[in-house]
Amino acid sequence: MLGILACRSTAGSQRLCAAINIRSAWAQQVSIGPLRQTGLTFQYRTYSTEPEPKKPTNPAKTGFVSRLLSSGTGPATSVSSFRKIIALAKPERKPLLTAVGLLFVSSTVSMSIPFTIGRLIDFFSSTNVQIPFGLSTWQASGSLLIIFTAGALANAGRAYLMKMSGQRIVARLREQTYSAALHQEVEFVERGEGDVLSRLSVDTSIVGESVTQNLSDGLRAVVMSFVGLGAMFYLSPTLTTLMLCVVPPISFGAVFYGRYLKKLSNRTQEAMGEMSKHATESLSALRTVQAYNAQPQEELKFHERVTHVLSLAKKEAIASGIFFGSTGWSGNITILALLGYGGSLVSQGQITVGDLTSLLLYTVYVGSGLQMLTSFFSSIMRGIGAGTRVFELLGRKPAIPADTGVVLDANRRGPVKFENVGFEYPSRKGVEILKDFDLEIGVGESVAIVGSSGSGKSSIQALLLRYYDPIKGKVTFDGQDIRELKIDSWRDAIGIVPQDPVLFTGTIASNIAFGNPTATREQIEDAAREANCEFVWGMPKGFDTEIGRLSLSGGQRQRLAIARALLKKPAILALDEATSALDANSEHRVNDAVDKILRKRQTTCLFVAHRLSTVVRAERIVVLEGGRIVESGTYRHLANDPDSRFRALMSEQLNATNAQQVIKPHTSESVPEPVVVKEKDEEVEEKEEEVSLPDKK
Ligand SMILES: Nc1ncnc2c1ncn2[C@@H]1O[C@H](COP(=O)(O)OP(=O)(O)OP(=O)(O)O)[C@@H](O)[C@H]1O
Repeated sequence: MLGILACRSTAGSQRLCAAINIRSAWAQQVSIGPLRQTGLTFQYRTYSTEPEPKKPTNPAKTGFVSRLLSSGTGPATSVSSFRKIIALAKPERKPLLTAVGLLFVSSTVSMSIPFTIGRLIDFFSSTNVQIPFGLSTWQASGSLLIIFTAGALANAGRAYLMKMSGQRIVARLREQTYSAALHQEVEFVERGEGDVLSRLSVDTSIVGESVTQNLSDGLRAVVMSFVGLGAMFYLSPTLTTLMLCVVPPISFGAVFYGRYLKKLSNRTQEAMGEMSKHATESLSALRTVQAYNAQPQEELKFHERVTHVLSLAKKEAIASGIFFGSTGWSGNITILALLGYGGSLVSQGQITVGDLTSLLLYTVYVGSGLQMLTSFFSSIMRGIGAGTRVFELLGRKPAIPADTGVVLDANRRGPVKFENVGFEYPSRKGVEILKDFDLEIGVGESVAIVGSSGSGKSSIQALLLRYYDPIKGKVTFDGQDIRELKIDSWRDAIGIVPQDPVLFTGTIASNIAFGNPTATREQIEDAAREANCEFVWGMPKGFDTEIGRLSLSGGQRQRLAIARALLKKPAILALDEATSALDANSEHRVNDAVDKILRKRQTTCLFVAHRLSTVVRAERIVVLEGGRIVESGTYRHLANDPDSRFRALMSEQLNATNAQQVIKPHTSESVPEPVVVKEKDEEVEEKEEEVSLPDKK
């Protein structure tokens, strides 16, 4: 038995109107394994089916919408999320309303198809039936062609407007989410608490789809179900009542069983994800696997995961078999029952063959409409689940607020002071990294912090940059608590050279000008010259060389990072030295760049130092142990004290990096002089000549 089924693929993009076997029509009413069908195999998370913790609520006080929404997330969040999703559509009011108008036109045309087919069958099978309005056959055919073309055009317009509105909403939402993520405190993003990337890509798409595509499908489903039912009652109330007793229960049964199948399919997908994760991990570490002859072990682990996938797939196969068998069977039986009873009504002359055909077609429309309605609600729930996550990020107040505080004057200079600072990482509450930490660094002074790995050196810099705030005490600049300063103006005052400088996609020039988009080429070159980046001039494309094609050494990366920091003309330079050793030449070039900074500028320098050659350059050295300063003094002072912790620490490090080089007590002649702040002097110019850095034009 042939019927026309209006069904929608789970990809949510295509409407298929096809003459298909009624048995498969029943089977198609539920979507099976939609993740696989849509190609979204990476998206394992489900939204509506896994309720998030619910907030206690008084059910008596919540309305229908709240109760409906509360099945997925906490009612209050869901309702506000629902409102926000609707609010998102406001700027798209015009195209969306036009699309809804077009939807009614196209739905009216498609809902008239079963009726038209019935009339056509009656017209061709009987001589008594007249064409309405006294039209000739050609005129009627022409009118139908015009009506169907208008319906198709309306449908095309609706699809375009809905799609574009959805995409514009997603684009706006993505930009807002990205901006919100960039302004969060680093902990939130870096530790993956925010799961920012999935909110940015997947969740925003789901939200956009739920305001446009789902809304359109929901409206179409309402039209299909109600208009279909109305038409059926008009054609034959008795047959429609019989149909209503049979079709909706079977339809809903099929939908719910389909959901069970979908869950099974999701579990299979998850297991497959685990399997691929394992394979990716061991294949990407193939050298280690082979070095330890761990292939049999890895094969066994992979076998366990494959077996798990197989057992789930078997369950899914059995469930699918039952599903297709039973839906096909019940569909055929229902059609048979309707045909049997309908046939008897035809033979009694109560309805025509055309009416019966129209009725059967409307039955399929109504069944399909009901299925679309149930999936409409679950899509809305999915949209709300995703929306809650997106709006949570959009509405999240960063722990370090971006828009409060006084703007720091770019020319202000003053000492940096850590006063009785206590600090622990938010993710490791109770573990104090810094305890009663006191340190003052004068204007233009250079201080090197040394200490064993994990003693808290980098944490001091993290506090200086306000990636975190201390839990006790304060950090001040020129006597003012840095928490009172507007964060961007404070960070503008600091040039940071991290342990492992990050270079972004783009040219060398754009990397030096990172955060300084208005810097001129001359300023960029000056900064590079000052940071001893002579290697840039040696490249065929110079500052326009794309970073992606380069393989830069650690020293070169550090010098580029120094240039980037210098371009800001910072009041404070915070340099976190790489722990890994640089070759002698690179080390010399980095240190020479540092020397130039120390000599030329009134820049306060805070080094996290690992290399002796850097340590000696600082005017003062502080030794950190267990989050406290245990020693402080000049290099000469500390190195000459045979019992100093500094000596022990440096000996350990030297022994580790160079077994030959053992630190000896220095005589006053052999200790290198720390670099003290001077006015611009000749020595620097000499050095610049030595390395033949390109002259400033
Ligand atoms: N983001 C973080 N969250 C939680 N703990 C952290 C974080 N960063 C560092 N820690 C911990 O804080 C302690 C101090 O780390 P920090 O990086 O400041 O030490 P460090 O002296 O700079 O070490 P290294 O010389 O190895 O770079 C360590 O125990 C480290 O594991």
